[in-house]
Amino acid sequence: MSSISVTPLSGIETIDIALGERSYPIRIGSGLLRAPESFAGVPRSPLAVIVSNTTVAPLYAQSLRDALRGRHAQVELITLPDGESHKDWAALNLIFDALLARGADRKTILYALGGGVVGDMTGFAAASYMRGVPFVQVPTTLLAQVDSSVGGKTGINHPRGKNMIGAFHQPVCVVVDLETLSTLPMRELRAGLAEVIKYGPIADASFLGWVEANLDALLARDVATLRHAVRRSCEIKAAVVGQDEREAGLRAILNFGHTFGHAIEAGLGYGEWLHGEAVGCGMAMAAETSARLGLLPEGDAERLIRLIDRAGLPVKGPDLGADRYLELMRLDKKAEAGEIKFVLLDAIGHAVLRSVPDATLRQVLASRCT
Ligand SMILES: NC(=O)c1ccc[n+]([C@@H]2O[C@H](COP(=O)([O-])OP(=O)(O)OC[C@H]3O[C@@H](n4cnc5c(N)ncnc54)[C@H](O)[C@@H]3O)[C@@H](O)[C@H]2O)c1
Ligand SMILES: O=C(O)C(=O)C[C@@H](O)[C@H](O)[C@H](O)COP(=O)(O)O
Ligand SMILES: [Zn+2]
Repeated sequence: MSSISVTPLSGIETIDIALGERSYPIRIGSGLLRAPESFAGVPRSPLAVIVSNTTVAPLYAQSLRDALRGRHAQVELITLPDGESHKDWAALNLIFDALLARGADRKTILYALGGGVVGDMTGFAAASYMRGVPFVQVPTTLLAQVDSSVGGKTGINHPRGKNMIGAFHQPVCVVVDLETLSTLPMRELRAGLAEVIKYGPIADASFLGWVEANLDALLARDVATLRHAVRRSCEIKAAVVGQDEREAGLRAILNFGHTFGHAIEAGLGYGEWLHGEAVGCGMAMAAETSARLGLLPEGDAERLIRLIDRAGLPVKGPDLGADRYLELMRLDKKAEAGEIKFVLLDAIGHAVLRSVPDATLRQVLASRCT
């Protein structure tokens, strides 16, 4: 069971994710990337390697490097190609090649500087390089700050399915610098809001109300409002992961909207729709499924779909054809013996895992695909 403490510490708020010997702090604040004290407790290995990409490295790698100088004698940088289409073996191999070329050993610490793609790939590289080295998450997108940097799911995509190859590997620390959100493109900010919206319907009805009331401030990047969204999202995710680190049961609720969403991402070829866009649409599909099965009042499904739409996220999916959707969804990691399990809602604030008749899925896809 996870215990969460939120400790204001000279402008830094800390959420502790309780996982026994794998416990770690999530530090949230402005300017943290430039502040050496943000990384307190991270082992002082001689070599540290920052893994970033061609977009984020020019913006933030030098500041992070400067902050880390007193902690590590040598700080190297690996710059990956940018984009979901590069969350693959080829880019992962670039990390391994660079680590070997720079003499990285078992004590070397990796720092993932970027969005969820860099975070998932760096985490997977850390899980597997020399059978495991420590890593730190320094998320720079809203999506990564509220979701992907926390919880230790790491991996890469396969052309047939999303995140199909990976490992659970927890970071030693997560450092969220809210200032990085000032350079994030608007489309990416909206994509991040999809995962923020997700937490209300699955776990906290009052947070859904808060997001509805504060959506305009979030879209306007009001820092205090973003800070609350990040903090509450991380609290909810930390509590869930603290109870079920490896998704034996409860953790699956974090997958709300993802069975449909991952099918959209894989079906279109990674990158055409952003992960957050696909999840937004997937949540609309899951909400409609919940209503069609009589689990959720129609008005509640409509309420959620309205919010997703207001956030500028798609609520209608691409027309891949129902057969293709079903084929892609059967590869979902929650499926058992080919039977797909969906995260649905039986109330706003409460999620359940259910199989759904194909006929209902076909109705939902017919109604929600353009
Ligand atoms: N491990 C998990 O628990 C988990 C959870 C959610 C999502 N994910 C994964 O995360 C990925 C999506 O992450 P994402 O939405 O962060 O996408 P992303 O990593 O592709 O980043 C989005 C874009 O923003 C750019 N960028 C990042 N930070 C920036 C900044 N501060 N200023 C300007 N540009 C910046 C990136 O270079 C990229 O072009 C998907 O692969 C998804 O599967 C994983
Ligand atoms: O942390 C989790 O657990 C999640 O499901 C969070 C999701 O937002 C995230 O997209 C995750 O990577 C999906 O996991 P997967 O196991 O379905 O690939
Ligand atoms: Zn997600």
